[in-house]
Amino acid sequence: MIKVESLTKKYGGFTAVDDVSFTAQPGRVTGFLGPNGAGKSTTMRIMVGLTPASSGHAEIAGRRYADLPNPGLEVGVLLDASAQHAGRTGREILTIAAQTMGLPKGRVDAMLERVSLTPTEANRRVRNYSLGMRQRLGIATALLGDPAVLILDEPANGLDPAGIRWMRDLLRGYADQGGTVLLSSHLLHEIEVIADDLVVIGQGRIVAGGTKAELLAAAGTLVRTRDLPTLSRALVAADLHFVESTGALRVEADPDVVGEVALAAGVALTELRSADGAGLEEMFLELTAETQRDQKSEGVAA
Ligand SMILES: Nc1ncnc2c1ncn2[C@@H]1O[C@H](COP(=O)(O)OP(=O)(O)OP(=O)(O)O)[C@@H](O)[C@H]1O
Repeated sequence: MIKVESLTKKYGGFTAVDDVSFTAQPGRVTGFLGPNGAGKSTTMRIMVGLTPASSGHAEIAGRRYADLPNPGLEVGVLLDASAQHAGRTGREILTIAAQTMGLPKGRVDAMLERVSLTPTEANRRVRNYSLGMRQRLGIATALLGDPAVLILDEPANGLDPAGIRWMRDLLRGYADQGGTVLLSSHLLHEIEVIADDLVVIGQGRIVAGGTKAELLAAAGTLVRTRDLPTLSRALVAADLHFVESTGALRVEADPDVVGEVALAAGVALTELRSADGAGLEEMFLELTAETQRDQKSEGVAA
């Protein structure tokens, strides 16, 4: 389990992480989601003792990272796959990590196999690795000590579609066996398919959190009609919030409530359904809108 409590990080007058609190539970994949520069990497770096917090703290399995006697056996970390020593081979990097953790040599071969790096690739210098191969090596390093907790910063970066599927299956299996997985991404779709729980961060602050199912439900209802003005007026009169998106409205209410408002207003609907994944994306963009570099215009009423 990972517990983050009131974590704040200031760089001079700039607050990169602002009073962030959340937990990542065993047996679940927790997606840490936010646009570029939201504070995901900084939060993760603080968790594993690479950056000191200005205030607040993070615990892994009940202890601060710095207090873990052999951290690699408790928590596997992948923060920057390109930060490995470029002049060493993948096998050398794993062997040194295994020695540091006091693990048998056989563990290195097992992990190379686990991440599908061939013996030829394992003997190649890391400077000649593709980004995807570096990610695989980074995941092998994280898994080496068979830790109960994984902290992975954008682990799907550089992986091809088959690689993404492979990683998703690996992390799912890991969580299903009781592991705690925290992984970050700025891409909702990447996280949406694998995460059980979501923590959404924007401008250093947590803007939403909960199970994926809860957040999907909160994404509301998608409704379409040929008479948008009348429906919009009826929704405003019913005090329901909505956003217009590509000729439809996404309403912050259940489909049955929206259907009743439309019926009372005498509006014929052409579509009425839970907003699901597309709604979650809209919600993610809205929640983090202030930190998006490319904001799109939205017709928010009420
Ligand atoms: N050492 C530092 N000094 C000053 N500002 C920093 C430092 N490290 C990070 N920041 C700032 O803190 C903010 C959060 O950065 P962070 O790398 O945590 O974002 P992120 O959510 O991981 O983004 P991305 O998805 O782009 O990786 C950014 O505005 C960044 O410029």
